[in-house]
Amino acid sequence: MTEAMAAAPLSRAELEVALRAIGAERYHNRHPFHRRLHGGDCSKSEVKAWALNRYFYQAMIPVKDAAILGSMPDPALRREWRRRIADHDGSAAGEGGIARWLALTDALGLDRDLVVSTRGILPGTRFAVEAYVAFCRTRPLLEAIAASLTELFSPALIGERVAGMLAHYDFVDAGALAYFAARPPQAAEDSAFALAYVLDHARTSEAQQAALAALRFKTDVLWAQLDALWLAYVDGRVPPGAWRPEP
Ligand SMILES: O=C(O)c1cc(C(=O)O)c2c(n1)C(=O)C(=O)c1cc(C(=O)O)[nH]c1-2
Repeated sequence: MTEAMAAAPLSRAELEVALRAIGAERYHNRHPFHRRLHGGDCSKSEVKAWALNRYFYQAMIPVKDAAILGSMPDPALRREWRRRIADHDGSAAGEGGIARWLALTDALGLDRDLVVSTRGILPGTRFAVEAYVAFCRTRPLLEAIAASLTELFSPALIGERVAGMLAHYDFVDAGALAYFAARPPQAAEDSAFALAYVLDHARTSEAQQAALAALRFKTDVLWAQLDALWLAYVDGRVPPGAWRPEP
């Protein structure tokens, strides 16, 4: 293959196939912690650790979306993107995705002040989530939007999670998992918009490679959080300062 051929941009359809292939290969539905969580093999403490740590991801998503909003010069684009912030923050206290996540941590018996303070989260969670926010704050808009495309793959995973958790754990019910009932239609809408944006704007080979790399980076952000959970709470290597289950 000549240099010129190697640098030829992918067609729209080829780029979409390449993006979806990253999900098939690297999305966190394949992580052993998720297999354990959904298969009913987690202890209650492991489920609590997962919910406590993931609160930080949930809480920082609107922060990263606000950073992305700040780099959008087009009002139509901002109108679309600001809905993401409203989905998580709600329009009043007690509403929105973050409040629904806290309903889950409440149901699991975690202290709300501890959860919201994020004092007990793992260093691996903090570093991964902060890396995602920093990426979206500093990289070009196309890459920040491409990084959100893991949401193409989340509705299927969430469906599997809700069914698995309701079947296997007597300490969660549909009310505790309300976050996940609301999320799939939002994710489908968000990711359809983001996918169209990336396919429309990644026209050169360089831009396409950057978009693909952004999505790979994001799968690493998700994977690293579950690796940290596994090491701490399945293998028992809880780092100093992190939340510890009662003996
Ligand atoms: O339950 C999941 O596995 C899962 C995955 C992802 C994802 O793929 O990044 C998100 C969410 N949930 C989620 O609830 C959410 O609000 C969200 C926002 C984003 C993003 O990158 O903007 N991803 C995700």
